[in-house]
Amino acid sequence: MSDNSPLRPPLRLGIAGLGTVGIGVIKIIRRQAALLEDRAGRPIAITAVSARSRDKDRGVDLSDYAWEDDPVALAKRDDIDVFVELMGGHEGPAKDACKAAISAGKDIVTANKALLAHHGQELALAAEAAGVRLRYEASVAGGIPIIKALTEGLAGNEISRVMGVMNGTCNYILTQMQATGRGYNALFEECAELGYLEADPNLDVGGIDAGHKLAILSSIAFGTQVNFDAVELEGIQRIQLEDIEHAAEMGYRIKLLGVAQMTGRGLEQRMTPCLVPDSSPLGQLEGGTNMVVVEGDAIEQVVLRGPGAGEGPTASAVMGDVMDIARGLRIPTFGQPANTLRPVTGVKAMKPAPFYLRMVLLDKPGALAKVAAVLGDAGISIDRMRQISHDQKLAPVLIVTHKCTRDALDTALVGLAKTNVVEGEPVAIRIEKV
Ligand SMILES: NC(=O)C1=CN([C@@H]2O[C@H](COP(=O)(O)OP(=O)(O)OC[C@H]3O[C@@H](n4cnc5c(N)ncnc54)[C@H](OP(=O)(O)O)[C@@H]3O)[C@@H](O)[C@H]2O)C=CC1
Ligand SMILES: N[C@@H](CCO)C(=O)O
Repeated sequence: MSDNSPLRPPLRLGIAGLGTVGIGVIKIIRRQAALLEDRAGRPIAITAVSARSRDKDRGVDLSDYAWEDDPVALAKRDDIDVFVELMGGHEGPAKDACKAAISAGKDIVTANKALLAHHGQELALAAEAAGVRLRYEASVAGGIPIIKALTEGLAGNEISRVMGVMNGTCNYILTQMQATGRGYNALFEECAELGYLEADPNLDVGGIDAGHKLAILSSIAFGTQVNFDAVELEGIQRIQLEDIEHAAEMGYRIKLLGVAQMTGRGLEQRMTPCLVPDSSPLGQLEGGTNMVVVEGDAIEQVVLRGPGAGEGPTASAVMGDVMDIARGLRIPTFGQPANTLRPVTGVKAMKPAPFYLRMVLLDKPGALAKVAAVLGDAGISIDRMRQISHDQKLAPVLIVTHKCTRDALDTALVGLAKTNVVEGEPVAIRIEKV
């Protein structure tokens, strides 16, 4: 026990959600009790916990903590100071319990990016009006302290761009497909074992989880209200091993890449698969690792890299917030008072880029010419084109375009669908200069 423990009362936590992250937090608080107390100047204590099933064996002894079946009741308990929300979901218990915690004057720590992306503005306004803190470091990029970096260390910068790889599941699947040649389903199972997956894994592979994270970062970076609906989203479900191999042959890796930047037209936010040079720092990211790049007028560029998901890294981020509250740190939820955040219009990315296209053509005279004509009509010039050798009546074709806008590409894709020579929907991936 540290010398200064009698000086300040313990910070008492109520933890709702005893899954991957919740149990990770409990393990840190137990394993590092003395260190946490020394650093915070007061003990960190768990008073009560909640989950759906009281009987589940969670591998840790919970008998010292009071149990609540209802997370809302937990949030309102007189014997907690901080409500730690680790259940997930943007409606229902997570939202109800956070609102109850705010009404009861409790600070909140959450890892719930879906909640923040959908209700961040409403919750921040309510928390700030009630004088309580709403902290969410673990919600973006797992163990990387990106919220702290943006709200504190980089607070003196006008931010021009935030970009990065922010979903461990997608990066794990994409890099392991390339490294091992294994299929999507087996890798998906591994992500579950590693504790990376959301309760609804479509949020991961559909790009939605990473889109939530990008929307949160945009709010802090640009002083705007979280606008998740304006994020241009595309998941990794249509990417095949052959795309990864073709990209590698051309010197690229495929990443689910997020980019947010303020333009004269409004806020551009996109979370889509992109080809990035394999030698670039983003191209080199392996497994569940995340990377966030922030560009500002004074700092120029900062790159943060680290584990983006899983028990230890996520619990580490939750504890960072708990420690700040224990020390008395008070910062507006999104880095400036919520009532000063501007509503923002979302705009589509207009900056031209080259695109990788893979499509399957009916192998008949004139098929390639029709494709070239459709692209030409949309104002798209072809940089490279290759037909893969094939046995049957279908010919896989790869095209790399010169720079064009996404709008022009979308026009071309509509045109290709009408040619009667393209089988199925082409895969189109932006080639990003990073
Ligand atoms: N796993 C990760 O790597 C990361 C997760 N996050 C976020 O952290 C949060 C938790 O994720 P994770 O730990 O992986 O999720 P899990 O699915 O592992 O755990 C969720 C926990 O919440 C409990 N729970 C769910 N619904 C209710 C309810 N209605 N009432 C009471 N308890 C409930 C579950 O209870 P029971 O066990 O009884 O079913 C379980 O203990 C999510 O918001 C997620 O997005 C953020 C960053 C990384
Ligand atoms: N499901 C998320 C967890 C971390 O937010 C991921 O794979 O990145």
